[in-house]
Amino acid sequence: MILLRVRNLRIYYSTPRGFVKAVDGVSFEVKKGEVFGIAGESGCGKSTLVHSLILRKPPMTHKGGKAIFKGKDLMKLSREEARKIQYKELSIIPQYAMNALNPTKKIKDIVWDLAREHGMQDKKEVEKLLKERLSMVKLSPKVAEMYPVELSGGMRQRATMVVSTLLNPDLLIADEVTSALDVTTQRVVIELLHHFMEEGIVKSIIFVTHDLALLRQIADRVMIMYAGKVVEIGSMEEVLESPAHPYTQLLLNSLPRMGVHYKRERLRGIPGYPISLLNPPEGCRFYTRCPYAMQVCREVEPELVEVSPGHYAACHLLGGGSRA
Ligand SMILES: Nc1ncnc2c1ncn2[C@@H]1O[C@H](COP(=O)(O)OP(=O)(O)OP(=O)(O)O)[C@@H](O)[C@H]1O
Repeated sequence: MILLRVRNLRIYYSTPRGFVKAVDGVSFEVKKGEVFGIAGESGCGKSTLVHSLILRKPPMTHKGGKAIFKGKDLMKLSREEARKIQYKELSIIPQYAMNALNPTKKIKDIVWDLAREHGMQDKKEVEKLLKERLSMVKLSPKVAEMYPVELSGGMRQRATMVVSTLLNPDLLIADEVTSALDVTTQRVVIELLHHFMEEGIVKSIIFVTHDLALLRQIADRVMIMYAGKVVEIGSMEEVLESPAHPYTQLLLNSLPRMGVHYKRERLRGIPGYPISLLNPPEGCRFYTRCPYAMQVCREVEPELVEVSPGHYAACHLLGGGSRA
């Protein structure tokens, strides 16, 4: 069953120099019960994409497309309607989660405000729920009485996860939640997210990261973005084992491998720089960095083609159609 269906979504930023085409014709689905990964280099539009689902505010502008979530188009919700479903049906753990909590309030008051805004009235019941959830993320019940600044970075991260999932949202979006953490704490966060799924607290997760190695530990399917576009989408295993798009191949080659001594062998990054999203080129957005670029890549935008069941990539090398 599909929980979220995004079709041809275009989200731009309005700037004095023109529109930054941060998300430009993106389509994908998130199924109930899955962890859907979104990966790509910094600046490819991952955060814009997920934030546009719920927290659009200027200069972010919806230029086209839809995002159907539980029968409603998220692009058409009023501010009031969006507030109602946030936390309850769709919740985001933001990129800088450690600093996302109101510093002037105790954790229990942050949680009480949120619960009350969504119609819960029994303070005792909310406090009990908070204690259960704190214990689930291995925080002491005393944390309820503390201010965010009294907690360490890792503790604050877990407290934010409690707040984001308190109302059992169907879809949880985790935006680069592990990037500021050490490897051990990253593992704890991944385990907690798994736990939230197992306990039925959340039904599906969108996990956004630039770290493919980390994504492998959690995602069922993955979507690779480049310069505001989807270049590849498929099961995590298939994309990692048989990447079809040159960008995905280079991205995987730039990951450190087990047993390789990197003082002797240089880790290969992707040569060149991403293009400007103010005036992106006509054809494939990756052609300026692609080792296989052909004339057609400059002129014609490639369409996603199915390379194996459920595995799609947008590259002229794979044949198929084109978006002229
Ligand atoms: N407020 C803004 N005004 C104009 N351009 C913006 C704004 N916010 C983001 N952008 C641009 O939109 C593009 C996509 O940014 P976004 O933050 O979504 O990428 P990302 O893949 O999430 O990267 P990161 O992981 O570094 O946040 C980038 O070119 C960025 O410079």
